[in-house]
Amino acid sequence: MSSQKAAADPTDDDALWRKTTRAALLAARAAMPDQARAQAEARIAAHLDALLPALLAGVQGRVLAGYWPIRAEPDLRDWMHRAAAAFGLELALPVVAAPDQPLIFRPYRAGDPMIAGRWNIAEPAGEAVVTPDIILAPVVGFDGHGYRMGYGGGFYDRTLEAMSPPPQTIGVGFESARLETIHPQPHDLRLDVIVTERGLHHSR
Ligand SMILES: Nc1nc2c(c(=O)[nH]1)N(C=O)[C@@H](CNc1ccc(C(=O)N[C@@H](CCC(=O)O)C(=O)O)cc1)CN2
Ligand SMILES: Nc1ncnc2c1ncn2[C@@H]1O[C@H](COP(=O)(O)OP(=O)(O)OP(=O)(O)O)[C@@H](O)[C@H]1O
Repeated sequence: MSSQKAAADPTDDDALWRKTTRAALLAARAAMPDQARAQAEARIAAHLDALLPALLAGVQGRVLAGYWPIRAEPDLRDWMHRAAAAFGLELALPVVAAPDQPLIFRPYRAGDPMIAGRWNIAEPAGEAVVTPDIILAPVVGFDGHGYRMGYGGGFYDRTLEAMSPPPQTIGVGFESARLETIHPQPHDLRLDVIVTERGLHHSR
């Protein structure tokens, strides 16, 4: 039977586990009540404010890549603009240039004209490209070792692998995204720190 064969193959097992786990995490996140969400977002923003000064001391430039939230990701857009003003940062947003390729990042300021990109994610309409010094990566799932699970496109892994010097990486998510392990694959990279409403989780 093909189902027995699949169960005996650890690669298929892992892929199935990722698929079902991802779906469960996304459903839990979408079901989060508005008030709990708003409170958690405010806490995440406060933790990021506390984290940024130390991070900025360790990077050359001042470009922070955020993200335009989709599928009930924490909405940190207001925080991004406040942080840009407070810390003198340039903002950027990720853009899927092509499938199976690294993300590119476009400069972004409040009020910039946006267009709908791949998967209908809003992205800056301009053509300019920047290299971020710090990248906020939204997580679908994460574990205590700093591994991130995303939507399954492998975009952030591919992007980080291609960047030299490596940027500082901050995973962002709700505590409900925490897993014992994401069962990392060989290409999975660890983020420097993951921030949830409960605080900072440094990779170890
Ligand atoms: N807010 C936000 N923006 C982001 C990301 C992100 O995680 N969050 N990305 C981080 O990478 C990139 C977009 N990555 C994405 C990757 C897959 C899907 C997606 O919907 N995939 C389909 C399956 C597609 C397939 O298998 O070919 C799906 O899940 O139904 C969406 C976004 C760039 N922008
Ligand atoms: N650095 C890489 N080089 C080549 N392929 C990669 C790389 N990183 C990931 N991939 C491929 O991308 C696919 C999805 O990877 P994975 O499930 O880890 O995505 P993800 O981190 O959840 O997604 P995303 O970062 O887009 O949110 C895998 O099939 C993997 O082989």
